[in-house]
Amino acid sequence: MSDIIGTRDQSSVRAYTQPLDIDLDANDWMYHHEGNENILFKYIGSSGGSHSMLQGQILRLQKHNVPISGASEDDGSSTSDSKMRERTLLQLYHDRSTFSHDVIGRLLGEKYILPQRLVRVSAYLISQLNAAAASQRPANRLHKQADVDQALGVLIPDMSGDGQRLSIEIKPKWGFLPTSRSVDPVKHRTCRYCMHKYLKHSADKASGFCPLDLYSGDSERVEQAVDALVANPQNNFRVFIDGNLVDSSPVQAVAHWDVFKSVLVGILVEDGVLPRLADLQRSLDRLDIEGVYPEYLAALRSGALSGAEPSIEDWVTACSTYISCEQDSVVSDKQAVLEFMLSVTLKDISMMIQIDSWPPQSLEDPKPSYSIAIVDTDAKKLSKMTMYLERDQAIVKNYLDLFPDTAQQTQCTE
Ligand SMILES: O=P(O)(O)O[C@@H]1[C@@H](OP(=O)(O)O)[C@H](OP(=O)(O)O)[C@H](O)[C@H](OP(=O)(O)O)[C@H]1OP(=O)(O)O
Ligand SMILES: Nc1ncnc2c1ncn2[C@@H]1O[C@H](COP(=O)(O)OP(=O)(O)OP(=O)(O)O)[C@@H](O)[C@H]1O
Repeated sequence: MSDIIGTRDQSSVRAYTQPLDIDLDANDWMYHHEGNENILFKYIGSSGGSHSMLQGQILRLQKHNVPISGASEDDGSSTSDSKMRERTLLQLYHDRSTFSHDVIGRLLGEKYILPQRLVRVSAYLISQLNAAAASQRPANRLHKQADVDQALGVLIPDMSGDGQRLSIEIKPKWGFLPTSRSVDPVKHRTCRYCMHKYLKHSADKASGFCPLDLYSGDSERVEQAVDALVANPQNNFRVFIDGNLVDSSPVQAVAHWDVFKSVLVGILVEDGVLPRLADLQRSLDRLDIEGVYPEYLAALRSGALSGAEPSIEDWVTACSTYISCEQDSVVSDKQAVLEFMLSVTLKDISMMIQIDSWPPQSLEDPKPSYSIAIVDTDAKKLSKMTMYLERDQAIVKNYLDLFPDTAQQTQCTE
């Protein structure tokens, strides 16, 4: 079905079985950022007893309790129980890493996936990190905090940069219009983001960003998308200078913004990751939630899906089957659902573009070297399928209520 096949790097996966066992000091970590599921701390090494291997690393901690299936409920006092808990946790993290590298990396290109390393974290460390971060966290995220019981955290390279580095984060969202004839016709005209923004925000706050401009490969449209992101970044656009999030307009904060913008547009047009992402999103989601939901129910009825979350073997098999099948070939209900779920992950990733040195030596011919990483490559929960259908219906209904006439609706173009 696709020629998008990355290479496998087993070394990063193997690293997962050997968690680092070093004394982490909360004073060495600074609150960096967070999403809905994870909170991240940046290594600053200010306690005096710094570890060189932690330089340039981010500690990613989960904000919700790690589900431990099969483990007995224990207070951690029994050695055999805590060993079992550790084994279960290691398996869970190993599966996550395998999903990032062997599924998402294989689809998108391994070079975009960051190496990950497990590290032991104590409840005391996490409670100290939670306390130190409290005053810096956004109000809308405070209902969750790092789970003190997780025992293991993940170290990933810090893509927000340091020194003269500049880093741009873009959450590009959905890069295609559905083609399936069985979906609501408005979806053929207006892209998911351009409808969803009216459900998330009032019309006056809705962003002018259309992801299809960003994915278009056309310099003018990509520049238009960057301008719209700068004007209304929401959670789709962030700039980090020297590793710190810029909270003012990048037009003022970034030296020679206009030159920088053309460099950024050049990278977005020339690097293959955006077209790859859009192709994958589209071909993994051929039926749309409207078409795949009945297949989900059929797979549950037939027992092909049990109602439990897919195993890592299910994901790896679904990915291999997708890669080996011809475009438009008929697949099983289970395969269709798993492909859809892979597209959900790919519709929610962020790209971090790190520019090695800015401003450049020559503004006339700026060609800074850069690297791109794709972050937030976790599997999404199959248990959210019904929510996805309901959200889709809510998005379309709200949009059609606001813009009932075709002439009023945004015409998005791929
Ligand atoms: O459905 P969407 O498009 O709103 O995506 C959700 C994101 O919303 P946004 O990008 O603001 O629209 C949402 O982002 P925010 O929390 O709003 O920053 C999450 O990324 C969510 O994923 P998860 O539940 O944390 O695994 C995302 O949910 P999934 O659809 O990826 O499960
Ligand atoms: N390797 C990295 N280097 C620097 N910053 C990062 C890195 N990975 C993530 N971040 C920052 O942390 C934020 C949250 O990270 P992440 O996307 O992993 O959280 P999440 O809770 O899984 O997100 P979501 O809400 O999409 O589920 C990102 O949007 C980005 O700003």
